[in-house]
Amino acid sequence: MTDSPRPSLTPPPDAAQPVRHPDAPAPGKAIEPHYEHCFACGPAQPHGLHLSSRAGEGVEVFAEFTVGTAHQGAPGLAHGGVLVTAMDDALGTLNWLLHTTSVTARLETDFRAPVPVDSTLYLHTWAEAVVGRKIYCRGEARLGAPDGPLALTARALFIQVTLDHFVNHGRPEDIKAVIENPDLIKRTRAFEVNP
Ligand SMILES: CCCCC/C=C\C/C=C\C/C=C\C/C=C\CCCC(=O)SCCNC(=O)CCNC(=O)[C@H](O)C(C)(C)COP(=O)(O)OP(=O)(O)OC[C@H]1O[C@@H](n2cnc3c(N)ncnc32)[C@H](O)[C@@H]1OP(=O)(O)O
Repeated sequence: MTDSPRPSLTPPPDAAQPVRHPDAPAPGKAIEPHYEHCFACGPAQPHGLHLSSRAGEGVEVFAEFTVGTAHQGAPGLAHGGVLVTAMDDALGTLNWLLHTTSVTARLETDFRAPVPVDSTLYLHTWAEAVVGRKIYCRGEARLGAPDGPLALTARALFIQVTLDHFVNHGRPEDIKAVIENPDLIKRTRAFEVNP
């Protein structure tokens, strides 16, 4: 199978600055999980990360989670994929600052230090530029404190989609359960855009 080369994760020089939506959560305010069964932020996942997030002052999110025994790869250390999951979700939560719905198209992560079980990872993500449906964003994660040693850095490209993306591709029974939950559908519809 062949694959075409992917465009760069660096925004073009004439890219627009991301704009904090007027109805974005106030700086410091907690951002609710986007879906109760989300492996990263959902409260209904017993072995999930239970990532908690809050809005920053810019188009940025601060998030944290504590590495549990269910999150190991090597003995006593977090699995790299689990760390990427946390980063992916903290980047996805930027949707709440931009008031849009986008999905990860590409995510590049550098692992800079091992992350032990029981340690808390502090993530910071921010949008760097927006070009049409493309949202260029970045993130970093630090160990033990918001200014602790750097554990991860990431660059990502998210692409705006409509809610049809989820309706058309998600498992029907899960979509039905969301549609029948008035709170969740109200929250989700607030972000509907027409890219
Ligand atoms: C009513 C019920 C609703 C229920 C919903 C319930 C809850 C939902 C609520 C909120 C959810 C929101 C966010 C979730 C938050 C956190 C979760 C973390 C985020 C994730 O975990 S999310 C899962 C992983 N994610 C995917 O599952 C995506 C799979 N994928 C696709 O679905 C398509 O691939 C898509 C849509 C990405 C693009 O497809 P497409 O057909 O729309 O667009 P196209 O391919 O034309 O690309 C347009 C331009 O982007 C460039 N481009 C594309 N891909 C690129 C790449 N990889 N690298 C560099 N550039 C790329 C092209 O080069 C072109 O660029 P140009 O315009 O310049 O030519």
